[in-house]
Amino acid sequence: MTISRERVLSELQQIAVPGGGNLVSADLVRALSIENGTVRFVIEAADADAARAMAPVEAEAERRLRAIPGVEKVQIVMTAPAGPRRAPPAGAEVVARSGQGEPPPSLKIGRHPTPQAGPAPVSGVARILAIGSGKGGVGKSTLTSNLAVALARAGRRVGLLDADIYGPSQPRMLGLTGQRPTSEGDMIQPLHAHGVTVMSLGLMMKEGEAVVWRGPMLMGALQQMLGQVNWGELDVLLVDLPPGTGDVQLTLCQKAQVSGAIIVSTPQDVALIDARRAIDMFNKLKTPVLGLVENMSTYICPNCGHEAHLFGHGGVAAEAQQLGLPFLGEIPLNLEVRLAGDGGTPIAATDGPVSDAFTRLAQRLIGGGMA
Ligand SMILES: Nc1ncnc2c1ncn2[C@@H]1O[C@H](COP(=O)(O)OP(=O)(O)OP(=O)(O)O)[C@@H](O)[C@H]1O
Repeated sequence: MTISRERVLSELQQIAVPGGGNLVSADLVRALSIENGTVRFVIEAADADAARAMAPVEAEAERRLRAIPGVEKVQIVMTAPAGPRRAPPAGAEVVARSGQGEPPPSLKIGRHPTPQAGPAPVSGVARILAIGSGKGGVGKSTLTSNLAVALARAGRRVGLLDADIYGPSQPRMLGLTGQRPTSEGDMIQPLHAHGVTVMSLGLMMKEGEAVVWRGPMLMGALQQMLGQVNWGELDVLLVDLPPGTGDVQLTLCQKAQVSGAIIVSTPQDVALIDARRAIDMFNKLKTPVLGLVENMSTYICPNCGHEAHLFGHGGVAAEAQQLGLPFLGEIPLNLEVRLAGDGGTPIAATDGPVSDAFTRLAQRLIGGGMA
């Protein structure tokens, strides 16, 4: 079902904001995107206090948007740009509101970034692989969790850092919703699921809840996730990046020794155009692009076995060839992939043809010395 932008805006126009007017007339809505039943946008508040005062507005927006037919998910991110005179104490800027009324763990997530000369290794971690996409919704998080599980099943010691801070979905996909990491001294103890060591900013907040942050705090949080988490000894750490080419990608590649990036795309032209942008960015950041993966490649009808190419097929392989990059593999479009992800057990943890596709991808990376 198509959700119109006008309908979304008309709902947001009904919501009064402190200081007068509504969300739209007060020009507080940024980066509105509507994709596959997911409505996302940023509320740009004047500062952290104003953002906190907006909590009821955010709740009302979520309630109204969820009531629109076809809307499955609403993601609202509240930003409070840095003001020169309003800098709060370090660690206070990211407001991670925990669920069920418990206080959030006192991990001081969201401190200012610490000055650092260049990319540093992460203690105990042999390789870092960034999983990126040019566009949201192409299945980057799905691929990351399944690849992590497939690598773990192949005997590798695997970590997964969910850096998709605008929509951290790994806790749900890995069945960790509601669990909290703990702290030991200065260090954060990550969680474990399906043989994978996991840390996500999403573990610090209630699912679907917005965080208040600003650029530097976000970078500080990412640095902490890399340097202050007890990852243990890992053969490979997969980093699930937000879609696009922003601060998180920049920070990761500048602060950590990233071995390489894997780009996920669907075969559609529009996704491929965005994938090219992501590749350009990694090239500029001097992070080697290890290859491309095609997700939602073929659709095999579960009833009759007929194979259909809903989004085209082979576009990513052709693109890889044109760019002189390895084509690492293709993952079929399969309802079980989504159901498994929503249920907290990635399909790669089970046995079957789709799981085999992830196993092949894992073997390819292991064989190439990439994981
Ligand atoms: N191969 C697949 N077959 C069926 N459904 C899929 C497949 N890959 C992903 N999906 C579903 O598509 C939706 C988007 O996937 P996912 O959240 O992994 O994308 P993403 O690129 O990480 O998006 P975002 O960056 O916006 O978080 C999810 O509902 C997921 O379950």
